[in-house]
Order: sequence, then C-alpha cells, then structure tokens
Amino acid sequence: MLDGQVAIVTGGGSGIGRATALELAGHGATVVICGRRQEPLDETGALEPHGRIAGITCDIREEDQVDALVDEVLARHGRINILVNNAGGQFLSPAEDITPKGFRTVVRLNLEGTWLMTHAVATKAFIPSGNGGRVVSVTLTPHTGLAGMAHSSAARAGVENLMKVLAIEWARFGIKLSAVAPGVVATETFMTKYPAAFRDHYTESVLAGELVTPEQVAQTIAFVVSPAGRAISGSVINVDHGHDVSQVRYPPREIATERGSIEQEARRT
Ligand SMILES: CCCCC/C=C/C(=O)SCCNC(=O)CCNC(=O)[C@H](O)C(C)(C)COP(=O)(O)OP(=O)(O)OC[C@H]1O[C@@H](n2cnc3c(N)ncnc32)[C@H](O)[C@@H]1OP(=O)(O)O
Ligand SMILES: NC(=O)C1=CN([C@@H]2O[C@H](COP(=O)(O)OP(=O)(O)OC[C@H]3O[C@@H](n4cnc5c(N)ncnc54)[C@H](OP(=O)(O)O)[C@@H]3O)[C@@H](O)[C@H]2O)C=CC1
Repeated sequence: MLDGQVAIVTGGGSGIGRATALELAGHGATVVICGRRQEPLDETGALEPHGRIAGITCDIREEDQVDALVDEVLARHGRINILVNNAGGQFLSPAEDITPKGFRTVVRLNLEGTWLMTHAVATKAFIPSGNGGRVVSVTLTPHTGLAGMAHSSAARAGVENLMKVLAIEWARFGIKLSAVAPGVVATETFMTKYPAAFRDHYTESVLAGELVTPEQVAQTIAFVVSPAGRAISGSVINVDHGHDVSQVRYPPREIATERGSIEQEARRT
C-alpha cells in the first residue's frame, strides 16, 4: 500500500509512534523516526525485519534540529511523502497549579513542535517536489475539554485548527492534512507514568469498557495516508471508542435497571 513512500514519524521510539512506524513500514514505506533519545529509536528499528525503520535524534521544539532532520532525510532518501506528528505529551495538573513556564512547555512541545515539523517538511520537501504530501497530527479527545490538562487541551485544539487552515492554504500544492484524535490509549507511558488513580478511573469507566490500543491508532493513521485516504483533508478523526461523546459508561450505575438498561417511560393515554 505504501511501497516507495518515505515517512517521518515523530516520537517513534515508543507507544503510538512506534506502532505507527511499524504499521507504515509493514505496508512498504521507508520510515524515519525521531525523538530526543537514540536508544528507544533503535529499539523500534530492531522490531522491523526488513530494515525499513531508522532513527535520528531530534527535539521537535528546536528549529535547527528540525531543519537538520528534514535535510538528512532528504539527503538519504531524496523525498518525503508522509509526516506523522505524534511526539507530544503533558503533565496532569489542576489548572490553578500550572505555572506560566509549565503552560509554555506543553504548548511549545505540542503546538509549536508540530508547526515547526509541518512547516519544514512542507517547504523543504512537499512543495518543491510538486507532488504534495500527507500530514497526520495526533491530538486527543474529548474535544469538550479534558480536566487536568488545560495546557494540552488548548495546544491540541490549536493543532487541529492548524491542520484545517493548512488544508485550505496548501490544497493548491496537493498537501492533505488531518488530525487523528485518540481517546485513552493503553501505552506504556499512560499505564505506568500517570497517577494510578487517574489511570484506574479511566480504565474502569470508559464508555466501551476497553482502552484504545496503539495499533488501532496506527492503523487509522495508515488508512488516512494510504491511497484509500486520498480524499481526507482538514478532518479530525476520533479513535476513541466514543470517548468524545461520553467519558463515562452508559447507563450510569445509579440509574441502570437489572437489564443493564434505563427504565422505559410509562405510556400516557
Ligand atoms: C482521559 C484522557 C487521558 C488522555 C491521556 C493522555 C495521555 C498521554 O498523552 S500519555 C503520552 C504522552 N507522554 C507524556 O505525557 C510524557 C510525560 N510528560 C513529560 O515528559 C513532561 O510532562 C513534558 C511533556 C512537559 C515534557 O517535559 P520537559 O520538556 O522535559 O520539561 P521539564 O520536565 O523540564 O518541565 C518544564 C516545566 O514544565 C512544568 N512541569 C513539568 N512537569 C510538571 C509536573 N509534573 N507538575 C507540574 N509542573 C510540571 C514545570 O514548570 C517545569 O519547569 P521546572 O519547574 O523549572 O522544572
Ligand atoms: N496514551 C494516551 O492515552 C494518549 C496519547 N495521546 C498523544 O499521543 C502521542 C503519543 O503518546 P504515547 O505513545 O502514549 O506517548 P509516549 O510517551 O510513549 O511517546 C511520546 C514520544 O514522543 C517523544 N518526544 C517527547 N518529547 C519530544 C520532543 N521534544 N522531540 C521529539 N520527540 C519527543 C518521546 O521520545 P523521547 O522522550 O526520546 O523524546 C516519545 O517517544 C502524544 O502526543 C500523546 O500526548 C493522545 C491521546 C491519548
């Protein structure tokens, strides 16, 4: 499906980024992954049997490192067809405790880093090639606002709108941009680094009774960048078992009947 395509996946050393790199490589793409540390990148590369994944260290917040990464990929492969902006993250905190530096840190990583990568790949590769390209940025649901993550919710809303406006401006270059918004994903970071009470609450109470897997997010991204996804641009695609419409199981325990449903209203004559 992706034979001959060259992709960059940021944050490819772990979690969703690793699953995405493996998925794209499994469909024939040559994939360059980046992150701040070399070791996890090498671990991802070692999981791919055909040598299609290579890691280059890059901090997406640093303009010079982003430029150097894109230049290196072009020097090695001569083209870039796909960019997956996956690197990101935040710390859980009540909004009133987020310091200006903390807010800036999260916005800089998730929004500015995504902008730097997208702008560099578009101006150095997609536009000069005349062939356009595909960009998918990983954001998050619920879009109604995620309590405890004011900084990240704001940054991801910015990323989703950025994808939309660039989908308009860069349609003339054949560049398609979208966001894929996962719900709660059972990655190692989420399962081991987030506070146990937060993790357990979501694991037990999500609408579908199960968390999203990194592979499910990766398969959706692969579909969007595949020939079958050619008409997708300016979209936000949730991969969240319905987390965007409800963050709790239905029906709530307090009003559930013995059949696990809600009471039917008596007919009035
Ligand atoms: C219901 C839906 C759930 C959705 C759940 C989503 C889960 C995920 O997204 S999991 C996968 C993402 N991965 C991560 O979130 C990685 C873990 N997070 C981090 O590495 C950091 O939080 C980071 C994203 C902010 C990056 O850190 P870094 O750039 O290395 O920055 P510093 O650690 O130096 O911190 C700078 C600055 O930020 C403030 N700060 C950082 N951590 C905290 C904290 N735990 N509590 C409060 N404030 C924090 C703080 O201002 C730091 O400055 P200093 O105080 O001077 O250190
Ligand atoms: N897990 C979840 O429930 C959800 C996750 N998401 C989002 O999906 C994305 C991936 O999440 P997940 O796989 O769980 O998280 P991980 O923590 O496993 O992955 C984050 C990756 O990003 C890399 N990274 C972090 N900062 C930078 C940076 N400045 N420059 C380059 N790379 C960086 C990290 O590598 P290194 O440390 O080596 O730089 C790491 O490989 C994130 O944006 C996350 O917020 C969205 C919804 C839910």
